[in-house]
Amino acid sequence: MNSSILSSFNSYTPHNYNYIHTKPLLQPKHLHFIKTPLNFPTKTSNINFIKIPKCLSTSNKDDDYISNLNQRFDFFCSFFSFGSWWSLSSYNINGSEKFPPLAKNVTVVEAFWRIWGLIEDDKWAVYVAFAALTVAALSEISIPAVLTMSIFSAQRGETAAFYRNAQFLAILCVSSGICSGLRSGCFAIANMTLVRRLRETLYDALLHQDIYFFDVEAVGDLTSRLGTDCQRLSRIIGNDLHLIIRNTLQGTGALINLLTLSRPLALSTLAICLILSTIFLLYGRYQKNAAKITQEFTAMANEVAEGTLSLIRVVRAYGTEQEELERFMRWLEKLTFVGVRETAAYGLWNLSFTTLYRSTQVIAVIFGGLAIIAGQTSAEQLTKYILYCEWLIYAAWRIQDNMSSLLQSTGACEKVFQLMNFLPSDQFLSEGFKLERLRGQIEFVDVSFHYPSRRVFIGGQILLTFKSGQVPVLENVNFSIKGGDVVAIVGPSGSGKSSLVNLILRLYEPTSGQILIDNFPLQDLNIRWLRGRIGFVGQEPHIFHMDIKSNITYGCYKAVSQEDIERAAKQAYAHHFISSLPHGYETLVDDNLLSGGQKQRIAIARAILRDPDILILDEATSALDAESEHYIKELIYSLKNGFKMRTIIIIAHRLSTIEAADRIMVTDSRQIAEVGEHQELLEKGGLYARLMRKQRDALI
Ligand SMILES: Nc1ncnc2c1ncn2[C@@H]1O[C@H](COP(=O)(O)OP(=O)(O)OP(=O)(O)O)[C@@H](O)[C@H]1O
Repeated sequence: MNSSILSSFNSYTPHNYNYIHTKPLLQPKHLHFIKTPLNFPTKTSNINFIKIPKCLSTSNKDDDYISNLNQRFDFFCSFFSFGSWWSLSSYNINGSEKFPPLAKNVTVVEAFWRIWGLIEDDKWAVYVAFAALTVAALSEISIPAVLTMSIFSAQRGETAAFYRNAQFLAILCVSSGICSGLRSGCFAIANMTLVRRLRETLYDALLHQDIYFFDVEAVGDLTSRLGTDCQRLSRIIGNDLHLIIRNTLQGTGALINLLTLSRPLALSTLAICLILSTIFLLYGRYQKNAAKITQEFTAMANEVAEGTLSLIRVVRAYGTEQEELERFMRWLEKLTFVGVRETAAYGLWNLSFTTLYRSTQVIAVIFGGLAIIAGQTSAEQLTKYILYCEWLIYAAWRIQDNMSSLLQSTGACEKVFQLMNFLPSDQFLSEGFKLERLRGQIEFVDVSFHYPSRRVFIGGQILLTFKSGQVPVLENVNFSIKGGDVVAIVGPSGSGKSSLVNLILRLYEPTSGQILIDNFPLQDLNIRWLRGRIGFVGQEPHIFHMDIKSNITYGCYKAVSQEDIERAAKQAYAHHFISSLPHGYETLVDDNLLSGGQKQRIAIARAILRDPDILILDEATSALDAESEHYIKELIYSLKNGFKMRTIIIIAHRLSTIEAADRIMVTDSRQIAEVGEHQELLEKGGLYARLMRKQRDALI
């Protein structure tokens, strides 16, 4: 690009002179990507910030110098005229990185009532705290007057008045001390209760969301809401509101005292307070916005860190530490972008406060001093005036400060409330009925399905929709499984085998069609009851961070003895390795401390222990060695022939596991392509026969 073209651009960036903003003159192919200062990819409504390709940059030094000056001037104007430098709206990301929408605005009053409802039985603590607060505030605001009276009565030699004032001063000090302690204690109790209830309510709401909610919401984001956001939210009553009330009482007391001392001086101080309040109001709004964005960025940074740390082995194996650090740094840069502006705004606020506050003292000393010289007032009154002046200004500042903190806390609560407002999944809302006995008959009637994992945003609210326009996973699937059958599902990877099982477990709902269990629609059955009768071992069995025994008994609601647990472990071929661990069944384990095969065996033991009517094994033996797999296969088929009638669904690739099944269903292209027995399907010479042939060839 030559200098004449370049000069048609309006230079902008204060930090990085490689970036300029422009009306869209360049073709997209000429642009690298969109960026703002601090490496912050963005696009505003009418201005595009673009990075000029280095090869196209001018080499003319004069142009550089002029451009440099222009940039400095623009930055100066933008900063001091509250222009675009202050804009936080440029946090919107115009790139591949996902950014959640900001939640709907919640007013302080709405937040207060919501929180008030959560305090429930512990409201007494708040009432006591407010009563103590009132007494403490009134005692404290009386202290300057009594203090001055004591000193000046001593100076005048009025002994009796001095003792009286000194006693009164002591009483005020004691009462304000006791009440302050009571106030802090009671608010701390209310705070603790509130944090607990908030976390409990939010966690409850999260746990009862549909599974597709977790397909789109990041775990790091949710844990951040449960942790820091709930903590922040609890400050609304326990910190912000109580300090606002306390300072309002003290400020009002100070103002009344000032008005009785000198009306003109009191009004001048009041005017300064109003100016301060206005400045603070603007600052508070800015701060609230910044807090909300900071919250989002922190959650996203947490999400990146959590994802990376949980996959640290992959990161290490691929040597992508630097890339991961940079990915995390990008969010930190965005946090800095907001933080720098927030700090600058705080600096400006501090500057205005100190200047205006000092000016009240200067005004008081000049006019009060002149009034003393003219004999219109006394030194005692001027001293009281200056003390109350200080109280008033500080009360005004603290009210604003607490207001800003209150706004920040309300900002933090918006996403928390939004999540709390999500209704539980329909599965938990409808009771459904329980059958006397589950025979394990499963029927799919014209079932179609696609994953509803796309998000739709309306009015800042996340709405999840079934009409996601995604590629269908299953289309008009029809089949039935008799109670007590062993059915194997095979098919190419991605052909929908696990999705079939997900639908039986009702982790997702079919888009159309119906699933019947023992001839009853699945959605009419009590889902907890049904799940209590299904044993499921998933493709990648994860285990909980607890001891092996608890992992095996997890979700088993009947009483089980140590022998039962060991029997299940023996059947799952897990007893041997468990016994070799330092604390046997009491050994604390987690996902990283066991091999894939060991985790699968624990998951199989867990499924067996609950003695299910329907047993679903989704690639449950894929990580086992040949010998273990052989035993587990024996077990599966022996479970079928036991006392109890049990339907077993096995998803497996290995021929040895599936050939003995009563029926084999072959999935392909969103359909059940073939159904039959092993020999029958081989003779048919279709997809199953091809899959088996390939597997045999691979083994040779
Ligand atoms: N939670 C999900 N959200 C969106 N799409 C999904 C989800 N889970 C699976 N899919 C998609 O659904 C399709 C079917 O996946 P499914 O896991 O059912 O196949 P599969 O036959 O079990 O594969 P494999 O043998 O590899 O386990 C795939 O295209 C997959 O990408």
